[in-house]
Amino acid sequence: MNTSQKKIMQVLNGQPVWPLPIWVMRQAGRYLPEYRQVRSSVSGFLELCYTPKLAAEVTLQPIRRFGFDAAILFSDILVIPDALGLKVSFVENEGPKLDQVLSLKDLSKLEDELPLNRLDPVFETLDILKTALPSETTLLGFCGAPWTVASYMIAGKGTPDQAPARILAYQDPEFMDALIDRLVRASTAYLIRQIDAGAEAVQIFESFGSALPPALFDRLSLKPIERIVKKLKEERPAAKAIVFVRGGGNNLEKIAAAGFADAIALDWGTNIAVINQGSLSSVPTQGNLDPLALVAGGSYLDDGVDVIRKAARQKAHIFNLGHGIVPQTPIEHVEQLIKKVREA
Ligand SMILES: Cc1c2[nH]c(c1CCC(=O)O)Cc1[nH]c(c(CCC(=O)O)c1C)Cc1[nH]c(c(CCC(=O)O)c1C)Cc1[nH]c(c(C)c1CCC(=O)O)C2
Repeated sequence: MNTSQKKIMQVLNGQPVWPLPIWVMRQAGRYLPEYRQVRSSVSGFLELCYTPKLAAEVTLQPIRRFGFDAAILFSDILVIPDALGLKVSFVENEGPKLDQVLSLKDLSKLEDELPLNRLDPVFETLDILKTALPSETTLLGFCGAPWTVASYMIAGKGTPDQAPARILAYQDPEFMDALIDRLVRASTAYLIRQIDAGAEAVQIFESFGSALPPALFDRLSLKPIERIVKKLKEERPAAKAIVFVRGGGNNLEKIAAAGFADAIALDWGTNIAVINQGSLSSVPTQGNLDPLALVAGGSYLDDGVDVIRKAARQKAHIFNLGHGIVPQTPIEHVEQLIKKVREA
């Protein structure tokens, strides 16, 4: 497929596009009645991720309804621990629950190499999407960054400040580095396979990037993400990688300067002006409307969009939220958002 008509691929190749192309993080999900309907037809969330027909259907729902410029594979960052042999479940209204991994001994019970065939349904979903999507829509794959996934594996759930994983990073660096290394290798193999199955670009979600002091950030977040992206691009030179570090703050400049990312995604707490400063000015960017401005709607929403449009006027930039869309978001506000972003 000739990707030149795909606006998001143009931006990822460094070319400014106006009006800004748009997709939103977590665009398939509970704010959509058609998603809730499919979700209620399966018993568990992972069953939805592992049923290619249904996973492809919910990936397509926001494309049909809103015509976003990218579709993101419907899956979850926790399918990697699941495939490595860790028990993962999703408890209604509580989020993910995992068996914990707390020492090298626990690690020896998990697979060393990711058994890719356990994720065949994910690759089959991409295979369906590759032909089902409109030709102008970019197909995105994704994975969680090793530190974020490791935080879940250590705490057994999401935590506000990743204290269990941070404490272990100090107390047992050998274990922590081994866990991160295993996740780097698994994530790399997983993303390569996603590209082979039809994904054109991937996003790496470092949702817990804010909790790390600088030395730990370099060791546990930046370097591992760099290893994944470098290897991915070595193996699949056409693949593009978007790096999202929530709470990236001061570290965004460092990630941009390291030069491996094709785009850097900003959370909503980041001043959008930074996209035109320092190393960030020469790398494509993505973001960063507050997901709650989208809940509020009205002039808050329009004003928030204007600030980003103004800053990104000359820039290779993809419009997105600063984090995932939340379930209480009214559909009409998403329609208002797209209309506003796509004004001439
Ligand atoms: C941290 C994280 C997770 N999962 C993900 C992240 C990184 C992005 C972020 O920071 O938000 C990534 C993710 N999760 C999901 C997608 C699908 C694609 C998309 O539309 O973006 C993506 C890209 C579906 C999902 N993943 C989940 C749902 C909701 C579960 C349901 O429908 O029952 C969806 C649509 C479950 C999930 N999965 C996770 C949590 C914390 C939860 C529960 C909280 C919640 O419900 O939002 C872990």
